[in-house]
Amino acid sequence: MEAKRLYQPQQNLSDRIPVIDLAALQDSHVDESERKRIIVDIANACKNWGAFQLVNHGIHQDVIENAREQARQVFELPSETRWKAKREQGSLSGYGNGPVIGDAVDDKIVSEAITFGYPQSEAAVIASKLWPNGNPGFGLSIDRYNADSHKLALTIMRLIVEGLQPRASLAHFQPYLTEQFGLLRINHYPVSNHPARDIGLPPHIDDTLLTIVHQGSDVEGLELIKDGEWVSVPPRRDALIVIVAAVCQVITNDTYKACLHRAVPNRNKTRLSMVYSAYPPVKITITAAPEFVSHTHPPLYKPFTWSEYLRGKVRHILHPLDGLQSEKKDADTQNPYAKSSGKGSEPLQDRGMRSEIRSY
Ligand SMILES: O=C(O)CCC(=O)C(=O)O
Ligand SMILES: [Fe+2]
Repeated sequence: MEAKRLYQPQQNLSDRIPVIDLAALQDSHVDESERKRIIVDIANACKNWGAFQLVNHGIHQDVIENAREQARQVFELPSETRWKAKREQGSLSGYGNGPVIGDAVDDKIVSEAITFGYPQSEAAVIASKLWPNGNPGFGLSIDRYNADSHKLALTIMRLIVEGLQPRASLAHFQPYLTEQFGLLRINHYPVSNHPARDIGLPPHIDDTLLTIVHQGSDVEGLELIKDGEWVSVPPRRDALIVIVAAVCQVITNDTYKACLHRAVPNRNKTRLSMVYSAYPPVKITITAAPEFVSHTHPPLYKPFTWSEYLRGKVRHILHPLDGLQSEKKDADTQNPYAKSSGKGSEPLQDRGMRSEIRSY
């Protein structure tokens, strides 16, 4: 079948964010030439944008809407009830500021989050804390969306690996294609009276392999850097936004760059985003694949394991090995995109933010 083409030739950068249509992959008989075309389109999107919108992705719209509806109810509960489901030390699941912000305290931040690990989401336990009288729909809806997102993340990862140039042997990437690990984060952004001053989520890159965002149908908020400009990603009910994250940058030795992005608050409407982060396997050494290393292009980043990262032993994944930058430098000044970022993208420390942004 004929897949829709990418890159509408329009002036507005928002309209030019690549839209990848996976319809051809949902057919019972997948046309190999269509599949190849999708792979090339994804490769171009990763290289040129570090992000793309994905339609006909295979996650049923009802699954998305049910999860959103259940998640929305969390943020309607009184604050003291929400805190009953607080994310405990060592757990991936629970209510809190969310790992992107970590324990950064800043009165300009207007967002909150609840997270669910995958495959151990603890969604039913969390539901019992939030709704002592029961809410079985909550765990079912969250777990279904979590599982479907996980499956989709593996599909996208495979398409990304197949599109890598130089042609990568699947051997190095095999563990990344089979891992069973991730995190679903639901971000809630209340209405802001000072949208120009307030921060939904500060500029950051995600530290994982890749991120899949559903931002709903009607409230803008997700922005990403393109050519030094902040570009707003148009909300689409039917679309998921895929964002290249730090581990992809490490294993491709900078062939694909993690995309710097942020969330801006809205003056009139609350906003809810569902964000699935695909984790790398816990034990393998995460390092550049041999295809992306040569005498003239040695590995740019220190090898590490995800387990070390989760235990806080590795703080800056994209800390270059070239000796030009010291450990003292901030996470965002090490991010090549941060330096070239345009309006509104002043370094975090200038915005009164803690510079260490972690996004596991
Ligand atoms: O709310 C959004 O659209 C983006 C959220 C995000 O970047 C994150 O949770 O890492
Ligand atoms: Fe993010």
